Amino acid sequence: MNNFASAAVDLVKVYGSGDTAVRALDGVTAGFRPAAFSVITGPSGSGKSTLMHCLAGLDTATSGAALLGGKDLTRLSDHALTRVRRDRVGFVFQTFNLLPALTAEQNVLLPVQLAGRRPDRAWFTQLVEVLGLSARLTHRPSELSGGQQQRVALARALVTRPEVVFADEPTGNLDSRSSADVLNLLRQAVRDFGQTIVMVTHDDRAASYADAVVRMADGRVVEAVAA
Ligand SMILES: Nc1ncnc2c1ncn2[C@@H]1O[C@H](COP(=O)(O)OP(=O)(O)OP(=O)(O)O)[C@@H](O)[C@H]1O
Repeated sequence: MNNFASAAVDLVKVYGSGDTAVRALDGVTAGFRPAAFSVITGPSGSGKSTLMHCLAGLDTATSGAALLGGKDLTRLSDHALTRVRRDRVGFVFQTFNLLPALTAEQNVLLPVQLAGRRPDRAWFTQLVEVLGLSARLTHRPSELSGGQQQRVALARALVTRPEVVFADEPTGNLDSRSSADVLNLLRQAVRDFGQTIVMVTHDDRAASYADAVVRMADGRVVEAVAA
């Protein structure tokens, strides 16, 4: 599993205890290749988001390993996990999660600022051009369409060149045209920048953009296909 950018090894996640315990992940083993666009798919409640959250250091597992660049996140302290989330991964969510008081530019640069780093202006300019945001940088989220807001969120996820971008239903709140737009941009980030992307979706159309698909049901992997 060491040559994967991100991987789960016999990962188990149990929520609650006793009679009400839910086994959200029931021994999941799956690997996600570097510089590839991978999708985790499956019906509602199958454990997709739980798997992604464990892989991204947003949630802790009950047992098993969640590897990022070959290192097991389940062995890290809370403090170390916070650093992993800040420095090594990027996130895109269904609800965009932009800060309403900040402009598009300030939102994109926020992770760089939080990490106390100096922005790489050439990379920033390239990103906003590729994502079609150059003319929108001074706008606040409320002045942008859903598709534009998600492109800002994507730029924010890519700006630190993270090892893995994790996207949770990034097209869930978008119309079909904006969805296709965002999916094409995710593909482009993989192709042109060598970005590794792991996306959760229950939408088969979204899954068709991927290089590899892991299908889940009842907390288990039922199919793993590489294109
Ligand atoms: N915080 C929690 N506490 C208790 N149970 C939870 C919690 N989070 C998720 N679950 C349960 O774990 C199982 C897997 O949930 P998960 O959200 O990972 O599924 P999913 O495939 O992402 O679903 P969806 O497509 O609806 O988002 C479900 O039965 C869910 O109810």
